[in-house]
Amino acid sequence: MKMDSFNAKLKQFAKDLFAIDAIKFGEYKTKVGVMTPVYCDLRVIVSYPRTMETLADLLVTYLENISRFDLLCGVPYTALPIATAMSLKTSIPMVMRRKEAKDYGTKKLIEGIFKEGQNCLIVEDVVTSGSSILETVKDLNGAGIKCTDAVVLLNREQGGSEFLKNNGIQMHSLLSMTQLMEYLHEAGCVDDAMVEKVKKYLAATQIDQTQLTKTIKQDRLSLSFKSRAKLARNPVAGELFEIMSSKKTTLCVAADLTNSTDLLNLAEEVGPHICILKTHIDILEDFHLNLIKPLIEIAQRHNFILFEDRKFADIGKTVEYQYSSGVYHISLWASLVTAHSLMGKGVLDALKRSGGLYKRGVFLLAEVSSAGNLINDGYVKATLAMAEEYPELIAGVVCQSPLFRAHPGLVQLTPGVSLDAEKDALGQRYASPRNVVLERGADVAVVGRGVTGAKDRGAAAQKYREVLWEAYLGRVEEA
Ligand SMILES: O=c1ccn([C@@H]2O[C@H](COP(=O)(O)O)[C@@H](O)[C@H]2O)c(=O)[nH]1
Repeated sequence: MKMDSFNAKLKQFAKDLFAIDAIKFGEYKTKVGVMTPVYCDLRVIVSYPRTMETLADLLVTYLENISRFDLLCGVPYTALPIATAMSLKTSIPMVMRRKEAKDYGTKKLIEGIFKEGQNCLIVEDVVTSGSSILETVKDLNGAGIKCTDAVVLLNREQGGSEFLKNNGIQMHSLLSMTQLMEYLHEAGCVDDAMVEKVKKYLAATQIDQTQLTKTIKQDRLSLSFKSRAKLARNPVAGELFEIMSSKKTTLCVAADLTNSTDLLNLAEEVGPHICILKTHIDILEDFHLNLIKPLIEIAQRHNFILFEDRKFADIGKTVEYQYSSGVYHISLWASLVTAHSLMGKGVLDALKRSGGLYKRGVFLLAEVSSAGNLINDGYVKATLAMAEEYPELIAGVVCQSPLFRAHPGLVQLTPGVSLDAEKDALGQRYASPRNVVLERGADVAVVGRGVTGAKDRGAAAQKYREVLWEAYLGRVEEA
């Protein structure tokens, strides 16, 4: 397409956007609560297939002189259909980034077929700060896909392009806000006063690059465990980060054994390679409190934390008894325990007020690894909200996807990890160590039978520790 006809098509497209109400003028509240005189809502474009087609044509033509890409990826959700339209026009395959990994069976953050090292062009509708593009880039990078460029329909000229450049992404925009205003003014859609108002607004609302960089840097997935140790509000989480960093391990072995001697032997064998030994103390057939002293001694000698996976789920008063009394006296020896959010905050209040170890923490279960579980998005959200209400008590969250990236002081613990198996006969489902760290956001990975079922349990733990640590090194900016 010649330059003149391209520009004419672009001008007509600007008018079309105005006509379909994708560009509105008035007083609108932005995502961050600031008022704006111009609002762009490209979501409506799916209802206008001709306009969508023109957009795809324009973007593809615009990109002709820019390097070739192996893949396209639209920033969810508005840019997904735009990327699809471009993919149909160019035959460049698409990948899709899930905002949250939902269905466990195919629980990936990046859907579609790709190879590590392929180069992906990011597609976005409107850019203000550029942070949504960076979130998508982060997940694509986590899956081994390279990203260097992003194409966007509209650059709002509020600093997003510079911010992306500073983070290694070259942004190509079809329209800038100034250009859009010029075209709409020329077409009689807006008057001089509005052009002036938008100009002033843009000048006054440039994003704070330092602040934004700080926010992005708070993403726990790119921070080292060493630096996160200082951000933990729960003391056991802080200690855990220190252990992970100094021992170079993110492995938690699930010691699901039924015999006390076997449990102590396992602790000794895997001790040098783990940060946590997780127990289900009630499955021991020969439990006696005498077991606890040697167990604590091994934990101290090898520098790992004892974690009883009790999954408390009762009224507060009963939980209080279950935690501190009974046969097991969990609160006296387990620095960490798990709890369900199902029964409400009473469980956490009980764990908080019960006597026991001075330093202790709780992991709330937000998602689980088993097939057919009944947890839904609302439950997950409410669980995270509950975790936020108890910052000193909550050490982390048990989940299967990176639910809380903006809370670097919390630990994500992810069970269902195996180098070999995909599932067991009773509904357990597994993902690889690399996948749980790079795609699902695990800080600590729980491995049970992958270690306990091995002939040489120490060697198996060492193997898991190494692959997990290598994956962690691939995701942090400074280890
Ligand atoms: O969602 C969850 C929560 C906890 N677990 C526990 O982790 C281990 C997994 O053992 P494997 O032998 O590796 O399957 C086990 O103790 C579970 O109670 C989980 O699997 N899923």
